Amino acid sequence: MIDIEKAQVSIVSIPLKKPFSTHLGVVREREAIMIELWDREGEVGYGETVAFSSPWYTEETVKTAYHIQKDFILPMVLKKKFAHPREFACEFSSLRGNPMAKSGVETALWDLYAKKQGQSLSRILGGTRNEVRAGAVVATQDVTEALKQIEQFTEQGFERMKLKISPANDRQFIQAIRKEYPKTPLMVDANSAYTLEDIDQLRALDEFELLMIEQPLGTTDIVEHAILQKQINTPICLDESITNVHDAKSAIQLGSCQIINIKIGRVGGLAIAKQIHDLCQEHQLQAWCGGMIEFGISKAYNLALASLPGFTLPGDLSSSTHYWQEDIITPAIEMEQGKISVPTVPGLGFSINERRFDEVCVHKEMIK
Ligand SMILES: O=C(O)CCC(=O)C1=CC=C[C@@H](O)[C@@H]1C(=O)O
Ligand SMILES: [Mg+2]
Repeated sequence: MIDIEKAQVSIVSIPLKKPFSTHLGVVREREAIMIELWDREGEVGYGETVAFSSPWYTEETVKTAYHIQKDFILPMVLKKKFAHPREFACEFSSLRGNPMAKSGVETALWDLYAKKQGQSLSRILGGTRNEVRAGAVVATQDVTEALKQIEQFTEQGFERMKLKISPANDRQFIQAIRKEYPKTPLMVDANSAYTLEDIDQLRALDEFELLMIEQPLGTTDIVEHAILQKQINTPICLDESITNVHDAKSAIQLGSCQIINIKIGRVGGLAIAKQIHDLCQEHQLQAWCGGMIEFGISKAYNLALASLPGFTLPGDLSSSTHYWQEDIITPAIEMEQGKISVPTVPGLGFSINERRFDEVCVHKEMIK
């Protein structure tokens, strides 16, 4: 039984080594909320809340998530005993939305549960891989900078490159990359930059035989993506549109996509992420684990999730130093020729590096 005695909510902030640019804006500094849950035996579970500082990706922010966690989720978690972390989702079904706020706390319960079971999180989830394949994100619209990054990522062994596109920067940009890297597996992420009026422009990208086009249309859309998928050959991958199991079922039912980018924070936690993985397997969709420009605790959950058999494509997985001079976890996550080992020790397999945490923590509060 998991019986939480106290919780700490902290905000950490670290500058990126390089700006992360999409048509939606540029991320230069990453803030995130860390969750630490202690049970009555003094065991700790770690969670990371991946909402950004402003609502550019989804409607959640660090501030909204902090409020929901402090004022609603954690007071309830401190009162309830959990036989299994899977109970969290139904316990909080009446708390509408706020998937990232929920996920930051729910994942910490999974770490705690796995530690108490003496099993790795990957094993508890049913993981079958002891290493996962990493894909890099080329987060710039500048061709020269993009080619520089792809050269570096290729040397590091990343298995696929994800380009950020928009109607103002797509065909010529991809052509320039394809010219220098004719064989490298490429995918593109549009972050909802297009509309159905752009069908011809999107169909023109079929020539590049991309692995997929991620989220070309509206952030909440399922129906128009189904219309688009019937008119282009490039497989559509949904990201922002899939915020829960119902969205995934609707997208599968309508044929809105062939691939789903599963992000634990975006869908409301590890239990729901696993359910969406199972749905993809059942209906022969491909799945991969998306990233959130996150710190090591969230990256560690991505490793456990990506070890499941239905994750058939390289995820936005990378080492601890991919975005940061120094991460906040120990040990650091390392990548070897595009592969990352999945921890086999009990729990998440990583802890907070207290020295580094104190350097980058801008606010913390104990909740009892
Ligand atoms: O974490 C990574 O390595 C990549 C993250 C990434 O590509 C994204 C994170 C958040 C919003 C977007 O810009 C983009 C995505 O849509 O997948
Ligand atoms: Mg995306």
